[in-house]
Amino acid sequence: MLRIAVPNKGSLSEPASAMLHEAGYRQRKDRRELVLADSENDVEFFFLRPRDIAVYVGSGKLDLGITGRDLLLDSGAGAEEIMQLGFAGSTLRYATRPGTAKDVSEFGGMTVATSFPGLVRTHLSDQQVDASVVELDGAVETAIQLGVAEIIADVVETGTTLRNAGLEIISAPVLHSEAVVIRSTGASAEGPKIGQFLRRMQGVLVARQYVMMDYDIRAERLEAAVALTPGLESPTISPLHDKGWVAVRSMVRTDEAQRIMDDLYELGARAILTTGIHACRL
Ligand SMILES: Nc1ncnc2c1ncn2[C@@H]1O[C@H](COP(=O)(O)OP(=O)(O)OP(=O)(O)O)[C@@H](O)[C@H]1O
Ligand SMILES: O=P(O)(O)OC[C@H]1O[C@H](OP(=O)(O)OP(=O)(O)O)[C@H](O)[C@@H]1O
Ligand SMILES: [Mg+2]
Repeated sequence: MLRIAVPNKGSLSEPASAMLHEAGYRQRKDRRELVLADSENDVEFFFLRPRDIAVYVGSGKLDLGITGRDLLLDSGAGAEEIMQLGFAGSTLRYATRPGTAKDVSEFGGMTVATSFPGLVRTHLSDQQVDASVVELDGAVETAIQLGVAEIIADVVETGTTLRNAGLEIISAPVLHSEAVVIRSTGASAEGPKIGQFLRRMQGVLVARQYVMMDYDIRAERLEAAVALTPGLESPTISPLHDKGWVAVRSMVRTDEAQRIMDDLYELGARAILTTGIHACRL
């Protein structure tokens, strides 16, 4: 049975479970459930603290885990990222009160508060900056107001929390993070069960990112139309009863669908339809 760690709290928890559910796996209905067996799919889910997931997977006790890239790298555990999941996108950034420092190179002798001490220590030492690091569990922004640190390194998504705390971002991001699937670096070659799990998750990503597009086009305009909708491999072309026309079916990115429909219409395509994809295997 495949053993998979899933975040039990925080920003990663709900979207991770939603994605697993979309991929056809059972998910817990009660947040107090710690372990859930999905015998039909031969998988067992362990609901764990996001920060601990890399440790469990790195130790080889669990086959796979879903966590944040930042948590994985901060842990220093022997686990590696094998798939990006496209949610919980954020950056780890330094911030401070205006006037304190303009760049990491000016942090010498200062204290940096963060929930990611591993990543921040490595980053500061890579930049050859001699600053102290104080580890906090959360609400790191307040550390400056309370005088615990001059600088913070924290997760930034929209930047609202920093703005509300009167802090400004300095320097380039320490890291770009998102939710990822991880496995132990010491694990043996990927077995068929892991392969099947990853294909299911990939199927959800594709279903979220693409729609199916159908349209009719005059045969002489087909090549120009196909250039707009090349599909993932190659579009399906079907003859219509009217010999001058063909029907085209192709996958297009959801965020480009409206622009492509406009361009196809301009080209003379008609009966242009898009339909959602619920699941797929590429
Ligand atoms: N506002 C946010 N937007 C996007 N991703 C976020 C945000 N806050 C945290 N994350 C990501 O979520 C993961 C952290 O999960 P964790 O559950 O430890 O923190 P959290 O979501 O802040 O939860 P909490 O602070 O309530 O415990 C990291 O990968 C981090 O990059
Ligand atoms: O850039 P923003 O969109 O404002 O999001 C970033 C904030 O979200 C997270 O905080 P969370 O609410 O999880 O609280 P925490 O600091 O206690 O983790 C993170 O730690 C930042 O503070
Ligand atoms: Mg948080």
